[in-house]
Amino acid sequence: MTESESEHEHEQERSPARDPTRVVAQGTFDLLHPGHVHYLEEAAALGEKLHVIVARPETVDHKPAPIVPAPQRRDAVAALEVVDHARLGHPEDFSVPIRAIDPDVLVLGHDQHHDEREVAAMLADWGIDCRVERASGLEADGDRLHSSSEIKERVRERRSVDVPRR
Ligand SMILES: Cc1cc2nc3c(=O)[nH]c(=O)nc-3n(C[C@H](O)[C@H](O)[C@H](O)COP(=O)(O)O)c2cc1C
Ligand SMILES: Nc1ncnc2c1ncn2[C@@H]1O[C@H](COP(=O)(O)OP(=O)(O)OP(=O)(O)O)[C@@H](O)[C@H]1O
Repeated sequence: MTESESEHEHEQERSPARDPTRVVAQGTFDLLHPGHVHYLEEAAALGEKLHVIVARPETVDHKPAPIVPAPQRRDAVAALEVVDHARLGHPEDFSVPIRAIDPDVLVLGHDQHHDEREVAAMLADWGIDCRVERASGLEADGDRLHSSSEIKERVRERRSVDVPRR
């Protein structure tokens, strides 16, 4: 590469017209909590635009179905300052939203059951040039929670204690 070509490439890298680095995060987000915010902030720090895929109930088969309807979960995620764009996932074909976003980085949550290598291979099969990262977890301290399932469980416990008092 000549010196002038290299200078030109440098100019292109800094040009505001170039594509911003796109990061994609995903999850169910049924009852938002600080663990979700931590995950999304970590994901956002890995690029310039954060896109979030919010799971459809049809694809949530590893735990009880979400309580909150999918469009409401999407709208709550979209309202977070750190999120540039939130969309509902596809009910069957995970490649559809990923192709629409064409991410540079995909960030898996600390406890997501997806395997990094399998996801990387799937993205490569779809022709998406994207690296896969794993986020850290945020531990809750006093009166622990930071988990949608645990919030729901605590509500159930409180109700089962409260009902006989009525
Ligand atoms: C690469 C990738 C693409 C995904 N695309 C979709 C999708 O299109 N539709 C969907 O409902 N879920 C999609 N998901 C899955 C969910 O967003 C979520 O990861 C999964 O249901 C696990 O939920 P949880 O992390 O909230 O437990 C995708 C996950 C990955 C890793
Ligand atoms: N405490 C936490 N710290 C960091 N990331 C979290 C935390 N809780 C959830 N996340 C991440 O947020 C994304 C969406 O998570 P999800 O909707 O499954 O919430 P959850 O609270 O883990 O739900 P559940 O308790 O039902 O498993 C996932 O990538 C998940 O890893």
